[in-house]
Amino acid sequence: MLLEEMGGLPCTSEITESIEDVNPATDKLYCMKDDINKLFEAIEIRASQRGVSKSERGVKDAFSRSAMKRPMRSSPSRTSGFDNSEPASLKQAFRGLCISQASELAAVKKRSSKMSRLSGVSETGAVKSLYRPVVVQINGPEHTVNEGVGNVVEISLIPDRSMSNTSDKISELPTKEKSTYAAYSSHLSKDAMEGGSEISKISDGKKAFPHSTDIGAGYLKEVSERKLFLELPHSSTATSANKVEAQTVSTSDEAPTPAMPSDKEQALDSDLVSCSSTSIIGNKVNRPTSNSPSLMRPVSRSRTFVKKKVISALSSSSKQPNGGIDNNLSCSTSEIPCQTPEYVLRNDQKEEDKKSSESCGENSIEVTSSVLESSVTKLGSSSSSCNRTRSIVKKGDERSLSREKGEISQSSKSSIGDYSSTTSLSEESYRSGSSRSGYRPHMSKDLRWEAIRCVQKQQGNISLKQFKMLKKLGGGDIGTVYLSELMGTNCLFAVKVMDNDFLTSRRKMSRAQTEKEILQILDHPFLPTLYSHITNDKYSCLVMEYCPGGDLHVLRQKQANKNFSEQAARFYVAEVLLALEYLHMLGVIYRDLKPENVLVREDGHIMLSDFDLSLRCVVNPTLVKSSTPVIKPPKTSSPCSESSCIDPFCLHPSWQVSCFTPRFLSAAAKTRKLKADIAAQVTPLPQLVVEPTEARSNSFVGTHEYLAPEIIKGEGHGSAVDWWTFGIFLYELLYGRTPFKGQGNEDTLANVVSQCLKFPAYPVVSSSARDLIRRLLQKEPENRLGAEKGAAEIKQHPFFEGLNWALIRCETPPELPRFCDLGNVIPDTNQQNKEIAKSQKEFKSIGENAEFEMF
Ligand SMILES: Nc1ncnc2c1ncn2[C@@H]1O[C@H](COP(=O)(O)OP(=O)(O)OP(=O)(O)O)[C@@H](O)[C@H]1O
Repeated sequence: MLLEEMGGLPCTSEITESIEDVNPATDKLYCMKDDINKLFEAIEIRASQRGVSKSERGVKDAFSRSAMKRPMRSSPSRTSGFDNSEPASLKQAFRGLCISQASELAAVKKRSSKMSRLSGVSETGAVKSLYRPVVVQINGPEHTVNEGVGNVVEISLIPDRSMSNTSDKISELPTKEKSTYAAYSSHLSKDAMEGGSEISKISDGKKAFPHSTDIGAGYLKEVSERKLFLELPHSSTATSANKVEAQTVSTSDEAPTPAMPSDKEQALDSDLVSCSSTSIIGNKVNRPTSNSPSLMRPVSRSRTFVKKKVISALSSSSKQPNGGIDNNLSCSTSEIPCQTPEYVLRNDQKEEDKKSSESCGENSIEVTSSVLESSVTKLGSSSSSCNRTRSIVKKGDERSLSREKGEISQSSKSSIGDYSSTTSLSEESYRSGSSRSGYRPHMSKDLRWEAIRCVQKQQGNISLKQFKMLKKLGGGDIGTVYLSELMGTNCLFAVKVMDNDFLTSRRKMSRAQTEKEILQILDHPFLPTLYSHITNDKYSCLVMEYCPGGDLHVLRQKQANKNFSEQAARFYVAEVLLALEYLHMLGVIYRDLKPENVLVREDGHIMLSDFDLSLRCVVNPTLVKSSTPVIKPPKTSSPCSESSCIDPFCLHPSWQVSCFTPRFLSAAAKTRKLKADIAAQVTPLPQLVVEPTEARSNSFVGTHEYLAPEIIKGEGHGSAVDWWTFGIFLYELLYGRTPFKGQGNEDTLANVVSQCLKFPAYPVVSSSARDLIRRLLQKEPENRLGAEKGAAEIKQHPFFEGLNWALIRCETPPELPRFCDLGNVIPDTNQQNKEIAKSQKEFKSIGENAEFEMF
């Protein structure tokens, strides 16, 4: 049967000048840059210069620090503007805020250069559509500041689509007392594991889920409803610094009002109180036998995934509205997704838009031959992309034999899902994260969207019947994933099928719900795109982006000595770091990082998958100045320290570049020294802190070898657990094994808590890599790199020196997937043939009445 197999601080986004993060030579970003400039020009700033005493300054500093954690709403009276003596700093801060968006847009533009002229949406427009900033002063006139004191600015960004007025479903979650490691051990001995999703708790003690229908347009949009605090760096010219609150007001239309969860869904969710169990013996889980249909019976897999889950949380479900289609992304008259022109388009945009806004039914699409011709031409690249993927599948078929013969990596790592307590979740925090059809900027030109829309228009709706199952990719704890082709389009998808009865009986419905809700809000190149979701009484199906390159666990096994080179490891962990940073910005703590969950795309870049163990929580984006500038005292030994220095190029006394002392440094060393000198002298830029600082959970979730000590000890954990797992992940990629693995799971857990970190002598790993691992694998979360300022802290580590974060997705990956990873697409035995045939039959039966929801 089908389901048998299923089984502190704030983070920062570094605010940097676009010069640093964006290559000026890359004209693709100029649009973006100009647009951001315009954005800041739109911020009206009004002078309000006031003095503050020294003692007040101290208070102010402390206040500013606290502002790192949560926004302050200090003034009832807000004005529409304020004066800022340092507009550049504010601009820099916003630039940093936008940098991921800029990166995505740059890559989108690159990827779709041939298509871009067909699109009516420019990057500039995309940015403009996100925000219209309004800066509001929140300080009362009694607040006075002295010269030189950092300005603190609170900024609220409201997305272009106003927040949904949906009445989110809210439920109470009982708080479970902290468990101890000893308690966990005894718990383990019972072999009782329960599945379920963790529900976050909003500050008033309730938990909420996003139900609005507007999918976020990237993290900017996601964080846009939250307050930002800016502490503007002081400058010598600044004479005042007022605490102000700036509010960015949206301009665009409102998001559609989402439907409330159906009674059935509510009933399902109400069943999620008690727990199911999955026993763990060593590294293996004895999965309970499901009563679900045989669709998900075990088939050969490339590796073993064993997960144990414990749940003590309620979940509320959300119902997505039936697929309203984003007109902007509706089937373009000038674009046909695939070469096979089974769906004919009419070159009438207005009519199509009109139809898009209506029901999805009865669309008969026509296109003139000339349009079709040009469309096919323009879609050459995309078609080839589709076809390439298909050829990949065929290659995989051919090579599957070798895989079946033993080139199969076995991962002994199993994820644990023991949900025992909650964290904070703002009701508002997910309103902007809900879906709107295809409104995902970085994938807006993706042909799979077009394919789905075209089929929907042609057929009236999309059902699973329109997907042809090609192979079973694997089964997880809550569902089975199939590689499927949307028939007639050459477009491949990964369809995750979950049996509702199974989920309910195993108390895993809320985990599925969590995964769906997180997938819905994602819009990032290193995270999966969710194209559609089936709402059916019997099945829940997620139609996701397909990743043909296998996962990093399999890829690592194929490396010489089963470990990656340092350069390759750096690439993969850097992309994972960006994905984690983005997730944190959305208020998602991932909690299950491991090579098995890092998939490799066709282009060799990564995709982080599997979100059913993730924690959703509150995140309060905060812009803070990182620290006061450090002014080095002039070196007495340096000739430049002398006021008598007459060298016109000597920047005495601030710059520690000697004008007389000969330095025999390499060019690179000189550059490094210059950078270091400048960094020491220049006022630090503010940093965007966007990490769920208030999040605390006592849930026991993760994978044994990757569990952070605070999770094992039951001390409560927050976003720092992702930096611990990040350290383990880097270690494993470099050394080919995890650092604390013991004989069994309990040994492993004990090692994690008490054993010192050791590095093997072989392979030889650079000191910077070891230093980074050491800083990440601090047992105390507060000492851990990233715990205070999140991903930005980690990005600045020397291990990543020279990495262009903004353009990493344009870099050449260490290697392209070897498509034998696809494995058993074509079975090489009669038995497998039968299994595939049966799976296809079952897959078909699932789709009989299943209707898709568009996102
Ligand atoms: N988008 C995708 N493209 C390619 N393969 C995928 C995709 N999503 C999942 N898979 C593969 O399908 C298999 C099952 O994935 P799934 O996420 O359901 O299970 P899992 O990783 O064990 O997690 P969980 O048990 O928590 O659901 C895994 O082997 C995974 O690599």
